Amino acid sequence: MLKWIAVAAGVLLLAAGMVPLAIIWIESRQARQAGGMEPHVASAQPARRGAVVVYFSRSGNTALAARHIANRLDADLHALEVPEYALGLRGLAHSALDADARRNDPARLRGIRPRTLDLRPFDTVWLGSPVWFYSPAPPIWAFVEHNRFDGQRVVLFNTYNSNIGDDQIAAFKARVMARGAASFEHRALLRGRMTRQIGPDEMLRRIDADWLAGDAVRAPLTARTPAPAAP
Ligand SMILES: Cc1cc2nc3c(=O)[nH]c(=O)nc-3n(C[C@H](O)[C@H](O)[C@H](O)COP(=O)(O)O)c2cc1C
Repeated sequence: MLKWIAVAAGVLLLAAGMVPLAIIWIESRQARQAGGMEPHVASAQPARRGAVVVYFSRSGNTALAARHIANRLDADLHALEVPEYALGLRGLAHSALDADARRNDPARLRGIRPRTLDLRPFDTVWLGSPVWFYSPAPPIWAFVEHNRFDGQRVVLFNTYNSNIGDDQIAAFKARVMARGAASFEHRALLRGRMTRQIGPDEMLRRIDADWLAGDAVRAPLTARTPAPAAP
């Protein structure tokens, strides 16, 4: 009997150990797939600076959404980098440990790069992030703490698998408004649980239909110069 309990415990432990490995494998595959799609194309008219898109993304899905929005709105685009949250087991552990602890304590948010941006030329600031433990991920909270949005329209956009906390979005809105914003909107893209998620093409179709319907969307990306590769 003891032998079978030990075998069952061993099987359970093995299965538990496989979960993070499976997540890493899926995340890496998604990052490769989304990363190869739709590069950001810089505006041919730099004077037209109505919108800027600032985002954090770990496994590439929010990044793809951000590039698509920037291309459709002819907007500037900035990625927030946080090396501690890079793809892989260590980054996944940091993400999971930080997700809950840090958002309520700005002093404990990890460093983001860039920390500040000159957002003054823009009417609208789009802020993108995955959802971690029901809340926008810590880097986008950190960006709000270090920047101001005086008189601007701020649009938070999230990609997520299954659940977002309304209380977290309300708290995020309160921080954005406290940093000077004139208005706040929220867009969210439900991708579905890990084993049956929508693909990138469907993501982009839904963004066009559901997120950008009220904005002045630019024509398809022709005759524009590719942005220089990030350093
Ligand atoms: C640490 C961690 C926590 C997560 N928590 C949630 C969650 O609470 N609700 C949810 O729907 N998705 C959750 N997700 C899934 C991500 O929000 C989703 O896969 C997102 O689209 C990833 O965006 P990215 O590829 O831009 O990083 C979590 C992912 C990670 C890594």
